[in-house]
Amino acid sequence: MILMKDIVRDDQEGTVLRDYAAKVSFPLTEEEQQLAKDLMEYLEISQDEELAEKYGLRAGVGLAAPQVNVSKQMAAVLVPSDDEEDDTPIFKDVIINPVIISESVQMGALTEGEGCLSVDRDIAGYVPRHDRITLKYQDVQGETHKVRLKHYPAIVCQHEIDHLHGVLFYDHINKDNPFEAPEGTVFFG
Ligand SMILES: CC(C)(C)[C@H](NC(=O)Nc1cc(F)cc(F)c1)C(=O)N(CC(=O)NO)CC1CCCC1
Ligand SMILES: [Zn+2]
Repeated sequence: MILMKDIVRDDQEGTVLRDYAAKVSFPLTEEEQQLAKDLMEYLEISQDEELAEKYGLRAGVGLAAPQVNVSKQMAAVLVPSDDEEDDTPIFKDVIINPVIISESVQMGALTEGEGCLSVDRDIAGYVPRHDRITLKYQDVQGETHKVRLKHYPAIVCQHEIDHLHGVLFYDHINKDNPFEAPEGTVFFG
């Protein structure tokens, strides 16, 4: 089970957090299958208030393999439902070798800015991302998926794919004016 102590932080030396992760080949090894399970299990447990409290976990919507110091192109995403009538997650999958194959010109950003499980400090500023993307990825069975995402799920997937390229959210914040955003940016959250 992944705990906070297993999540590498950006101020630690000698981690793979800033590396470009390696593509994953199929079929997955036992170890890679276990990693995929562990990444998703972290998100599930962390989104359960009682369990998150019990294990001291920050509630997460995405967790990439490099964050547990494994430089492989794999990330779990669990965007919970925002509809109390239906608790089906908006997006839930382990995305392997993800590629954004198209993206909107229009940008989107969270009004509150972003944080990261691997960053222990608050860093203010807008993180402009594409508001809509078409994402191609393989699941743990090696099946290829092509999904169109917009707004929050699109933000989460771009944040996680960044991790696979050694990029952190604050790399995108405008140094001169952190609350600068491109013309037409959609703000939400
Ligand atoms: C950094 C942290 C604040 C822990 C953030 N959590 C989060 O957004 N919580 C959350 C949101 C919900 F909508 C429902 C819910 F159950 C919990 C997060 O997991 N990430 C993922 C991360 O760090 N991945 O590496 C940061 C988000 C910033 C924008 C996208 C992901
Ligand atoms: Zn992160």
